[in-house]
Amino acid sequence: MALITLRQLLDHAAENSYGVPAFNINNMEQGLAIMEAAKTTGAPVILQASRGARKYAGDVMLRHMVEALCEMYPDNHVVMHQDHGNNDATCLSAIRHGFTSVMMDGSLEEDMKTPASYEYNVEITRRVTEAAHAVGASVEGELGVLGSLETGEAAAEDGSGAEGKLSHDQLLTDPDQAVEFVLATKCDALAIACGTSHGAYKFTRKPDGDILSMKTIQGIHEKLPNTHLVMHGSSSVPQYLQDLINAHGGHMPQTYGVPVEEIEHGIRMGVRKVNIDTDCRMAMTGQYRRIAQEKPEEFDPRKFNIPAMEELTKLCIDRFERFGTAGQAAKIRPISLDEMAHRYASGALAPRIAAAHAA
Ligand SMILES: O=C(CO)COP(=O)(O)O
Ligand SMILES: O=C[C@H](O)COP(=O)(O)O
Ligand SMILES: [Zn+2]
Ligand SMILES: [Zn+2]
Repeated sequence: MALITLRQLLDHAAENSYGVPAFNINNMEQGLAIMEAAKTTGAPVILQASRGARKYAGDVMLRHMVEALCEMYPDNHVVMHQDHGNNDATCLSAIRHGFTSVMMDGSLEEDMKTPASYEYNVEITRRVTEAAHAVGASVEGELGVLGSLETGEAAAEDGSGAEGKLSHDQLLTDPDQAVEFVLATKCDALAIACGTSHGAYKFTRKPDGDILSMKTIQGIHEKLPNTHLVMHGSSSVPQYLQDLINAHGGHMPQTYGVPVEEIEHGIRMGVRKVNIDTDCRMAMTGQYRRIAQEKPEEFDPRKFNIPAMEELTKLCIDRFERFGTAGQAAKIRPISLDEMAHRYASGALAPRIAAAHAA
C-alpha cells in the first residue's frame, strides 16, 4: 500500500523542481491506464475524483479501486485527492473513505456556481484545513475564479463553474491576497486563476499573454515562493486528439487548450500540481469512436477499452516526462498520515512566507 499525501509529494516536487499531473478518474480503465504510464516512467501519481466521479463509481468502489491499484503497482506512490470539494461534508467524507488529500474549493459557494466572498472562502478553507490536518490529510485551497479572459465566462458544460460574467479582478488571483489567504487558512497548496477554464473550449486561438496570464503565476510565486501552486483547467486539448475524434464521426469545433510548454514554464515558477481531465477523456473517446467506426461488427467492450487505455497511457507518459515527474517515485519514502498529523501539530509544516512579507 503506497498511498501518500499531497503535501508530502508536492514538498518533494518543490525540492526537486518538478510538477505532477493530477489525472481525474471515474473507472477502472482510467486507473489502470494512468498507473501503466506511471510504471513505465517511474512516476509518483495524483489520482483525483470529482464529486461527479464519487457519484458515478461510489465511494466504496473508488476506495477499493485505488487500493487495488496500489497493490498492483507497489513502486508508484499514489495520492488520492478530492477534486473541487464544495463543503466540509464532501471533504471530510472523502478523508473517511481513504482520500489522503482534499480540495476545498471556496472560490465558489456550496452550489459551485456563485462566486464566493473572500471572507467565506477563508473561513471554510481554514475550517476544513484544521480538520484535515488533525488526521494528517492535505488541503488544496483556491483563490480566484476559473474562467475565460476572452469571454468572462466559466465553462458551461462542466459540473462546477461560475455562472454569469466575471471581471478580470475575479479571473486573476491577486498576489497580495494570496499571501493573506495562505497565512489565514494554512492550506498546503493553492489553486490560482490565470485565465484557464475547465473543459475543451478554453481559448478560441493559441493563447498568448492576453488570455493566458502566466505573469499572474509569476507574481504569486514571487510573493509565495514556498507555496505549492496548482493549475486547474490544464488540458492541452491536443490537435491530434481533436482530429482523431473528428475523423471518426465526432464533431468538436476547433479549439485550443493550454500549451504543454506553458505548463513547463509554470512549473519553473512554482506550479507543482497540474489538473488534467479533458485530455484523458478525449484520448479514450477518440479510440472508442475509431473502433466503433472502423469495426462496426465489434461488440466486445474490451476491444474498445484496450486501445482507449493505450491512448490514455501514451498521453500520461508524455505529461510525466515533460513535467519532470518521471523517475521520481523511487526517491520517495512514504510518510504515514499519523506522522503527517504529528508534524502539523508541531508547527513544522506551517506556511513559510518570504521574509519581505512576514511582517
Ligand atoms: O481542472 C481540472 C480538474 O479539476 C481539469 O481541467 P481540464 O478540463 O482542462 O482537463
Ligand atoms: O473539475 C472538473 C473535472 O474535469 C471533473 O469533471 P466532472 O465533475 O464532470 O467529473
Ligand atoms: Zn479493499
Ligand atoms: Zn479544476
